[in-house]
Amino acid sequence: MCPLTPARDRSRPGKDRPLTIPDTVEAREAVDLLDRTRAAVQPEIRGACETLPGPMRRVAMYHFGWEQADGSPGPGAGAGGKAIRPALVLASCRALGGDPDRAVRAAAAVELAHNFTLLHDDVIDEDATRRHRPTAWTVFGTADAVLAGDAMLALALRLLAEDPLPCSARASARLAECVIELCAGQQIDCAFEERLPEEVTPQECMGMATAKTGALLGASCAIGALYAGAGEEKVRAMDAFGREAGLAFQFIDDLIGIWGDPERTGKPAGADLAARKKSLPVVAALASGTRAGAELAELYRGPMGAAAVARAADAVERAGGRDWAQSQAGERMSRAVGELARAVPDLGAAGDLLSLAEFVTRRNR
Ligand SMILES: CC(C)=CCC/C(C)=C/CC/C(C)=C/COP(=O)(O)OP(=O)(O)O
Repeated sequence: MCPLTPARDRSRPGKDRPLTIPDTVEAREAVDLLDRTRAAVQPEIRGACETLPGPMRRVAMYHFGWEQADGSPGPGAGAGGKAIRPALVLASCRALGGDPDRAVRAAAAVELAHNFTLLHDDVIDEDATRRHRPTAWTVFGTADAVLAGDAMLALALRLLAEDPLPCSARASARLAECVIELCAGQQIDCAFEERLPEEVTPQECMGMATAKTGALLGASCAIGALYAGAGEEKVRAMDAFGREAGLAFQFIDDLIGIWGDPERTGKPAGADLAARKKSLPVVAALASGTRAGAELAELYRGPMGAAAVARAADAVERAGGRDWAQSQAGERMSRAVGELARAVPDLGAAGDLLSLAEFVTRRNR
């Protein structure tokens, strides 16, 4: 079945419906689309991971939720992430008149590349929890987690290299360029750590987020367009759509990093503040010139226990960081839709992409 064929029974709850369902028709449709995307790409991803030797295979199988640390069965499909990037590949392909079934391998490659970044990011940030479970590096050690991440990137490129479709070579080059850009974005993020919180400007932070997060969402859409046989102009417009949507995604991610419900996010409450992250709402609050912004700067200089985290969240809100991030997410998504209209003038053909855009701005995990 085409991975983007709508499910017949949209109301049925159950274990194959692991994402929170937001309260708009578009966002509900996106949840269905993400469920179907996971069903389509996971066999490719799992098959690729199972070819890895020894410890790298164990890390990959654990990270995607198919196994526990001891090799026994893991929590399963829903524990492997939302699958937003492969859904963008397939939906972009379809919006531009292509057959999404032919892009499943490319969609799996993009998701493998995304998970390479997550494995490494958790090591760099020393994060202990991801997707409701202990991070791979805390279970298997940093060396095995980093090496499994490296291998995942190689699996992504191998999947594309093995794809007989002529567009796969351009898709592979596009993915490789994107990985270089997101590594550069990550490097800028790491360099922010060495600076005083109030020295980082919202503009710099948005540039970093565009590279770190927007690049891969842009590449996902561009690769979907390549698999539809689109010309360069449309591929570029789809890339721009994904980048703007990616920045909106990061704004929401940063809001969730402060105010997200741990039950839904799978991470501790206020995790980003406890780690003194210079996220978008925080940087905006610090740059606000308000008294609350100054309070936040002071809090960030001291120990961040639970009470300090709660006060910091309150200070970000009073300084306007929360409202700013929320309105920027909306603004970026409007720009994204403008770019989409350049590639797909009849937006009626881009329903899945619009549903995903709606999901991204309304998600709570
Ligand atoms: C090279 C390197 C280490 C780069 C780091 C890049 C990086 C991790 C950027 C953050 C992107 C992000 C918001 C991920 C969560 O995605 P998601 O919410 O879609 O995750 P899911 O797959 O769990 O749903």
